Amino acid sequence: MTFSPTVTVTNLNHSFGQGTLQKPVLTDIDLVIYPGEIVILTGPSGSGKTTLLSLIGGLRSVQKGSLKIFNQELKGCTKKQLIQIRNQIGFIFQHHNLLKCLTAYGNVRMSLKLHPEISKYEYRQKAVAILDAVGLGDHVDYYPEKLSGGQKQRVAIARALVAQPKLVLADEPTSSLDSKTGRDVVDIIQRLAQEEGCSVLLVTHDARILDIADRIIQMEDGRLQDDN
Ligand SMILES: Nc1ncnc2c1ncn2[C@@H]1O[C@H](COP(=O)(O)OP(=O)(O)OP(=O)(O)O)[C@@H](O)[C@H]1O
Repeated sequence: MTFSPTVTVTNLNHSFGQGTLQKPVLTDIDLVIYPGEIVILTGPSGSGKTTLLSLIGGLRSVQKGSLKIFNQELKGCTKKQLIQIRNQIGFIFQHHNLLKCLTAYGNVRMSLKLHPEISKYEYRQKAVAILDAVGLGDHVDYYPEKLSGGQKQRVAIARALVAQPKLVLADEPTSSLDSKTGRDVVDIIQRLAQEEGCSVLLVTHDARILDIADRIIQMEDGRLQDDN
């Protein structure tokens, strides 16, 4: 059986700035990620990891090359198409970006509301199930100010995964956490990714979590190092 890739990047180039100030940030990137794969992207600060992640997430426009997510070409997409693609991706950032005025449940429900195919009558049951899976079953109705850093990051993971995305993009998800909490958080990402068969692309400097990867790729000066 063959699976079509979740992500196909071909000859992608990206630069910031204009004219003489133009600075290439990504050069000739080729990358394929298959369903169920956990890929860790690592490399020195400023090498272009976050830029690549944001392009794959449809958060920036593709300048040169090809980038396909779920078989859809992102280059030349309209804003509306990009939003539709973004809604199918689970994002986990270094800073959890929870809305303070909403409870853990309210934050997770925000993600479900982006999916018209999910009935509002299912919101509570789905949100509670995923909060339970990340160990927060007894904190469903807590506001973020009553949660620890690790608990907030787990709400962010629940929010990213509740709608069962086929792709999760995570940028330094453990960097603000102590090592035990960081470990718990990546274990949850790994377990849920395996259970849901989704692909994960995770940027990290954290050597302690490399073991969850099926593949580790290294970026240097805007290029992916070979043997990927
Ligand atoms: N919006 C922007 N405008 C101009 N230059 C940018 C912009 N965003 C990033 N850069 C530059 O692009 C290069 C790559 O940045 P990027 O954030 O992708 O690297 P990174 O590998 O994720 O770094 P870190 O590990 O520190 O997060 C850096 O030189 C950065 O200064």
